[in-house]
Amino acid sequence: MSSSASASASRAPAAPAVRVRGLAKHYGSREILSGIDLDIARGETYALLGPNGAGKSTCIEILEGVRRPSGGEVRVLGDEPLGADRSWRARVGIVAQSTGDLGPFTPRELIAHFGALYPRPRGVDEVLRLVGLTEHADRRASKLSGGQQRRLDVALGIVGRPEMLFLDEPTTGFDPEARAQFWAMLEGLTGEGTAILLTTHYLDEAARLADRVGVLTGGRIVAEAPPGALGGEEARVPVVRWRDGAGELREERTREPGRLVGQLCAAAAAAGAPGGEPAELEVRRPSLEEIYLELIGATA
Ligand SMILES: Nc1ncnc2c1ncn2[C@@H]1O[C@H](COP(=O)(O)OP(=O)(O)OP(=O)(O)O)[C@@H](O)[C@H]1O
Repeated sequence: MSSSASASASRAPAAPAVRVRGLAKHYGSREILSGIDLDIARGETYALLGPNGAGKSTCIEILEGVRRPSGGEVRVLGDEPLGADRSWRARVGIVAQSTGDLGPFTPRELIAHFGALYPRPRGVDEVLRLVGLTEHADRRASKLSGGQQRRLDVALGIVGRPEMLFLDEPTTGFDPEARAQFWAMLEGLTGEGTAILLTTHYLDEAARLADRVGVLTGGRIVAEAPPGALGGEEARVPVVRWRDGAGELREERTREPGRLVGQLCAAAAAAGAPGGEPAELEVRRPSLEEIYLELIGATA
């Protein structure tokens, strides 16, 4: 066995999809990424969240090998992306934030053309079906709606059966039905072992798709956890809200909302409140969006 063959054989089973240590990036004197660590396992879906301009696309582009880091160590599928060879590129799928003009070609032609660049492409009809473009397969790409063009971008990202798929704001412009179809399609891909790194501003999308989410702000990943655990236990303490007898809106965070509601109802009943409960009574757990906004706000 040649030394390079033995290196790739020893690397193949063990290499995680992504391993990043101390990733830094500055544009001129502006530091965008200040030393990021990131691990994504095979078959895992990781959603990178963060406000506009936080550096999510910069980070993804470095992992795709199309942008040079200023410092740190980056490995994707065991290799350094910058300058990686063709065989590495064939294992990676990219759906960038914006795609150029796809010219006068149809989705069917484009999927067939791009598929031919890969050793094990999916069938054209399968890809059209997966992204919901079967009905529009033979229309010029330039005549498709914005959401349909985005589906075509996704089609070109998955046609090569990537082991690692990068999706930069993939569902921008999708209608709700298309988003639901897209989510189901991605769940199918992860079932096949594809690792996915996705950026999104839709918190419901992150909650639905991601095994873990990371919040990038101020050049760092300030929180990282499964969507249901982001921000830690403290962030999920329920809030009880009600209007008191004097008409004032009150709220209290408590780990025992049932007990507080019981006390409030007993007091309201004793005071003769209609229905025996305080007006506008509600118990809520903070949503992922609220927790995210709190994390962003705290960092800012
Ligand atoms: N080629 C470049 N040269 C200089 N500055 C850049 C370049 N590309 C991006 N930036 C700046 O780096 C910062 C991070 O940009 P980036 O696109 O990575 O953010 P983002 O988190 O993906 O934002 P969004 O959510 O708006 O897509 C921004 O302030 C942006 O203006």
